[in-house]
Amino acid sequence: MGVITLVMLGSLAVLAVAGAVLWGQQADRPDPSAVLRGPTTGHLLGTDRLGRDLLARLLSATWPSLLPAIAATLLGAAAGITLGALTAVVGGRAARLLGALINLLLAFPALLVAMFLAALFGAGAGGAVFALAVASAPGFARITQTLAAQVAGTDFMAAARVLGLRRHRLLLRHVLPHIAEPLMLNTTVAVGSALVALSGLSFLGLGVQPPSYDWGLLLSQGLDRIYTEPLPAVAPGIAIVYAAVAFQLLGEMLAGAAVRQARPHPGEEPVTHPARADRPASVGHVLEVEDLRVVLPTADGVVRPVRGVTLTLQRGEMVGLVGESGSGKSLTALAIADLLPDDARATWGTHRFLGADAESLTREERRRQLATGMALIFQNPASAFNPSLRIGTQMTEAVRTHRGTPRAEAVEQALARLQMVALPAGRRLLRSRPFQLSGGQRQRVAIAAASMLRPDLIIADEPTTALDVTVQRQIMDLLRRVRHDDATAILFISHDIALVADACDRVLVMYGGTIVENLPAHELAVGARHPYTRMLVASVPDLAAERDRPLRTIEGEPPDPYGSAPGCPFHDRCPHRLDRCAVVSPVLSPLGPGHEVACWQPLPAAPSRERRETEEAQK
Ligand SMILES: Nc1ncnc2c1ncn2[C@@H]1O[C@H](COP(=O)(O)OP(=O)(O)OP(=O)(O)O)[C@@H](O)[C@H]1O
Repeated sequence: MGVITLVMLGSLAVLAVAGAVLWGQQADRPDPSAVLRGPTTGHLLGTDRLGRDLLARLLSATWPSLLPAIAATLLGAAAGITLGALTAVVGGRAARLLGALINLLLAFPALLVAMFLAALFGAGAGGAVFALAVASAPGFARITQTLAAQVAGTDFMAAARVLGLRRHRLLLRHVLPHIAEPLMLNTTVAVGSALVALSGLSFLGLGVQPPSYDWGLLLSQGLDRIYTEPLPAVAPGIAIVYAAVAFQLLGEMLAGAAVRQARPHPGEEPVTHPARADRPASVGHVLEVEDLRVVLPTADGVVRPVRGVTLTLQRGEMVGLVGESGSGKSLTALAIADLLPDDARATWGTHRFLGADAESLTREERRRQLATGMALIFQNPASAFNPSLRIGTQMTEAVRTHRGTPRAEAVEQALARLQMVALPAGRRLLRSRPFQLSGGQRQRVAIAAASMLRPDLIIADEPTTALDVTVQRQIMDLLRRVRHDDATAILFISHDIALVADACDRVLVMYGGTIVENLPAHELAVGARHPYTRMLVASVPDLAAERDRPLRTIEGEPPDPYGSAPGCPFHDRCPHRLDRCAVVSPVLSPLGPGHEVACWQPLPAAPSRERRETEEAQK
């Protein structure tokens, strides 16, 4: 498609530049001896009523046909985009007025408005261009308004407003760059439509006036004798369609290029796993993941944020997933829930959910399995709810869709679940919308909603991070309760090591896209054997820490997710590294009951506090 588009646009550009130079004189030369001729070898498209060669006129009319179309589109786009984008940066009442103005202008068909204005401005090329620009501006304004509305409510716009940025800076720096791509595509496609509209105006006698001419006027003149000589009318028609299609294809090509830019390069595909799917499913396991890898293409290269994660979750088990920011926790969770960004690619050695190999299921089976068997709770419950729907509708939607539960019964179930998460004023709450609740209430509703289908697995991605400690405790109690009542497995992602150690059965420690340690939660404080886990635990401050001492940190930087250095991902920060740590990556290997570590030289178990205290007392 790219080649065809470039050939079409290239031919138009050559004709636009060279057409008038090469054929202009011939096009304007009258020949009284050859008036209204049909196609002959000397005049391939025939002649007009002054004996001028129609092919020469058609070719030299390329520039006068394309230039006004491009000018009208750019003028209309500039006016419309400015009008639409302003709605995102002006105050509430002004934005409503602008919105109403756009709606009002849109109520009239663009072509009718263009005809009316062209008549008003006076027939001629200039009048037609302005008429079309004004008529097309509301369309651009509407698209821009819709796109800008998505940006207007974002946190970065709120932050920019708080910084006191002036409106034109908000518009130029924050709104327009964000929506530029779809607007550019839309403008490109609009050139084709403008060409057709301008040709229509010329055809109706409202556009270009003789002795000037464009394709629309040639079409109009050819139409007088279409029944005797079709070619003089058909040829300008074909030229108009050809140019309109070329611009349409250019728009499609740009859109395609934007999507392709985000795809991984062929040589960067993740590894395949030959031995996959042959292992039998383990009894009692809700989730089995082996060697999960995720790659994400970006403009700067391919990111490998998840590099071989292996984990299992048993029924009713609560497993914590901890690690520094950027270690790949969220992307692991999103891959498990089939929610990775479109351009991301995940490969699995084993991927079993509820005993079924994910690859063996059809898309519909997998969708159903995830919808009924898995639920997610996010850090920001505000973004997990649709702000325009009532809480009741959102809580009952899944059971009504997947279990066919009648509405009244679904409402009763929702009330019971709200009761369970300590929100007793249920009926009133079901009628409210998400923005009417506090953050803590929303998160409790999110847990109630997640547990409505009694899922087998809940993935909770930092569900307590945005909440104060009292609400945190309530949320943790609720998760424990859901897990206990419904035997739901919970993958609990958090930065709060103390909370994870307290609430979970097991902890998975993630570093540089891999699990480096898997240990019972009660061993986290003193039984961790991987140097990274040990340093992570040591960096957690507690009330007993001496306040005049600096807090412990882990020196160095996490590994570059773009890089592909061999060896253990932690080796360059590890105080206990060996030579081979920089060369060969250790795999997760059993160390004791329920304890695995990926380290060539695991640290000896640290003495427990009681033992330390006894030893110190003995000394
Ligand atoms: N859409 C994306 N495009 C490119 N890189 C991404 C994208 N999403 C995440 N990453 C990168 O992947 C890595 C892992 O991200 P992820 O969100 O999984 O980390 P995390 O451990 O959950 O961090 P945090 O604790 O801060 O939420 C990071 O280096 C991040 O920059």
